[in-house]
Amino acid sequence: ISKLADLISQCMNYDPKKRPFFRAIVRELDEKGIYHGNFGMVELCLYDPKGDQTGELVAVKSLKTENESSNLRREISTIRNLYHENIVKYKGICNDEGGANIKLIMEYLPAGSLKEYLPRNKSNIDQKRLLLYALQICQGMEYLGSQNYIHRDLAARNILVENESLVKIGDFGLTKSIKDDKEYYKVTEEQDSPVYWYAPECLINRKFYKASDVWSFGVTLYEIMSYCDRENSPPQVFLKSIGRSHGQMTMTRLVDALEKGWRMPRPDSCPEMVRYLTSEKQCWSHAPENRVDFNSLIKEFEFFLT
Ligand SMILES: C=Cc1cc(F)c(CN2CC[C@](CC#N)(n3cc(C(N)=O)c(NC(=O)OC)n3)[C@H](F)C2)cc1O
Repeated sequence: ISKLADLISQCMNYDPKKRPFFRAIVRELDEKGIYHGNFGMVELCLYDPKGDQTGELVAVKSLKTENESSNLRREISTIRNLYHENIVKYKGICNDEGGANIKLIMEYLPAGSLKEYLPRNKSNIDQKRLLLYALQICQGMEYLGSQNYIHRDLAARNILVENESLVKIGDFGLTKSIKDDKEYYKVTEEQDSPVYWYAPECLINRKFYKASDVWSFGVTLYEIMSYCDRENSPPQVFLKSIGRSHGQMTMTRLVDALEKGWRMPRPDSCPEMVRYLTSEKQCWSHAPENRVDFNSLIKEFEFFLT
């Protein structure tokens, strides 16, 4: 009630001449920035330049600390040049008076990410629909790769739902450009990395290839086929299968398991085609050069869906 009262009083005292961009923080959208070191946030805001409440709701990414502004500026320069049906739309930037603390404004998709949407709507989403989402993610990723970007954080939590027939890649917080004909990105910053979605070369050599995104897509496909069941999330499945750490670093144990050929067990109801795609022969091949690419994955899903 107090938040609503505050919001109403903000709206009543709002002067569009002074602040064309009205940040009525309806709520924070993020998972407390789990994978991005808690230095940033994504808020649901009202963009209302006329000041008559006819504005639109937008998602605004901002930083809590100044020293990460180069990451956000890189993300802005990436997303503003991406135009694809399966990639969240860039709407603009804004900043506080004085130009500090730049913010990224994106379209708002109220259905949220697959991580929230799938468990809530499991009863009316069949496997064919899940494979349509998988196809669309591959189409977005194939486009991203064609623009010489590596995503580095492909996971169900970063796939937004526009409607029951359309999903979009929604966040580019770790995306890096590999222009100048480089074939991989060398991880330098020590950020909280989503290790359970990382390929062996990322964990061992801190090298990220386009094929590393294919590995992460395999983990995302596993999440989708399990309807993002929290009890069987990649971290949970790993800890159940490999056991909780006895002092040894989780990452070391994960690498050892992957090197010995362990892969996440597919959900029981998983169709044979998905079982094959998420195998050592395809998305989860140990060697990046042996992995299937997004173009081939698109053809596989299109064939299955016709
Ligand atoms: C600055 C660092 C940083 C901070 C963060 F919180 C995150 C994590 N964040 C990513 C954006 C997010 C998930 C996605 N994709 N999302 C976008 C929308 C939208 N455009 O509508 C939306 N909608 C929604 O939840 O509707 C109910 N969620 C969700 F906020 C998590 C990543 C970061 O790099």
